[in-house]
Amino acid sequence: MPHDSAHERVVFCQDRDTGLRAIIAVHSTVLGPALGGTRFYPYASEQDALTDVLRLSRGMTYKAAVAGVDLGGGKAVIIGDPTAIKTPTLLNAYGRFVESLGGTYVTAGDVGTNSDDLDIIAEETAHVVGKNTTAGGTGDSGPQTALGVFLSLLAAAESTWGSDDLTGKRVGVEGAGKVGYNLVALLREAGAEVIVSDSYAPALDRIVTDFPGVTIGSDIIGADVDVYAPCAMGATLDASSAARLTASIVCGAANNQLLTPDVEAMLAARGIVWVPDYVANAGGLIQVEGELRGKDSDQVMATIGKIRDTVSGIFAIARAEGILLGAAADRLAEDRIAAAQS
Ligand SMILES: NC(=O)C1=CN([C@@H]2O[C@H](COP(=O)(O)OP(=O)(O)OC[C@H]3O[C@@H](n4cnc5c(N)ncnc54)[C@H](O)[C@@H]3O)[C@@H](O)[C@H]2O)C=CC1
Ligand SMILES: O=C(O)CCC(=O)C(=O)O
Repeated sequence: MPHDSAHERVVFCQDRDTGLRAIIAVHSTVLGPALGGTRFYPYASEQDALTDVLRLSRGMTYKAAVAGVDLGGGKAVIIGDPTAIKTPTLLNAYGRFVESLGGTYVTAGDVGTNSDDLDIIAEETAHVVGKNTTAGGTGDSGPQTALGVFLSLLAAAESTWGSDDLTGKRVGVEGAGKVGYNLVALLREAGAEVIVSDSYAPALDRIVTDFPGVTIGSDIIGADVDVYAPCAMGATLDASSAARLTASIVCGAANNQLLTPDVEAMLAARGIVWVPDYVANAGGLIQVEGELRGKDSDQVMATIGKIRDTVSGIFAIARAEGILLGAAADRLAEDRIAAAQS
C-alpha cells in the first residue's frame, strides 16, 4: 500500500472539560462513507497518534475496496490510556465530534474500544456501528475478523503447502484480544498447535483456562512456528524481525503489520509469504457494513466467506505476474477505486 496518498480530511478534536484529545482521519469517500474503528491508545506523542491514524485510515480505503463493500476509508484515535481516562462523558464528547462530520466518517471499535463504548458514543451520534445487539448493533466484530483471518490462512496454506490441512501446524498468535482469542479457537478446532503471547496477563489467563494445550510464549517472531499471526499492534515486521522470523506464512489481523512496504520483499527473499493485512482482516468491516446497511447475517457471512477466494486470487495474480502479494492486492483496490472515479 502506498504511503504517500493525500487524505480528504483530518480533524483534531479537543474537549477541555473531559480531557478528550482525538484525531479523525478521512482518507477517501470515493466508494462510500469513510468507515473505520476508533483506537484508544496511550500514544507517546500527538505526532505518533497522527502517523497511526493516517496509516490506519488509508488501510481502510484499501480494505473496503478489496472486500467489495461500498465504503470509503477512515479511522480515529483517542490519545490516552483507556484504563485511566475512558469515561462516559469523554466518550459522549467524542461522539459529538463524530456527529459533527455529518456521516462522512462512521466509527466502530478497535484496540482500546468495545461495543459498550460504542453504545455510549451512539448516545451522541447515529454514525456508529459495532454496537451491542441490545442497542441495535451486531456486537463485537472480533469473531468475524478472526474468521476472515482463518479463511485467509487456509487459502495461504493451500497455495504454499498444497493443502489447507492445519493439523499439527504450529501457529503463533501474537495478541489474544478480541480477534486473537477467537482465532485461537478456530485454530484449535482445525487441529493446529498454537502458541500465544500477550502483554496483558489476564488475556493469557483466559487462553489457558479456555484452551488447554495451548502454549504460552513471549516472543512469537523468534518462536519455532509455521505461521505467524500478528493480532496485536502493527509495525511488528521490520528489517530486523523479518530476518529473525521462522514462520513460512504471515497471516494475521493486526493493521499495518509492515513498518514499511519494502519489508514484504525482505520476507519474500527468505521464502516467507505475507498475506496483506487489509485483505485478511476485513471480516469485521464486512460485519459492521452489514449493520450500517441493514443486511441480514446470511449476506454478511457470504461476503466474509469470499475472503478465502480473494486471497487465493491474489496468490494467483502474484504467481502469474511475478509480483508480491501486496502489489497484487493494492492493484485490486486501486482498480476498483479508479473505476468508481471514471
Ligand atoms: N477488532 C476487529 O474486529 C479488528 C481488529 N483489527 C486489528 O487487529 C488487531 C487486534 O485487534 P483487537 O483484537 O480488536 O484488539 P484488542 O485490544 O482486543 O487486543 C489486542 C491484544 O494485544 C495485546 N498486545 C498489545 N501489545 C502486545 C504485544 N506487544 N505483544 C503481544 N500482545 C500484545 C493486548 O494486551 C490485547 O490483549 C489490531 O491491530 C486491530 O487494529 C483489524 C480489523 C478488525
Ligand atoms: O472491524 C471493525 O469493527 C471495523 C473495521 C475496522 O476498523 C478495521 O477493520 O480495522
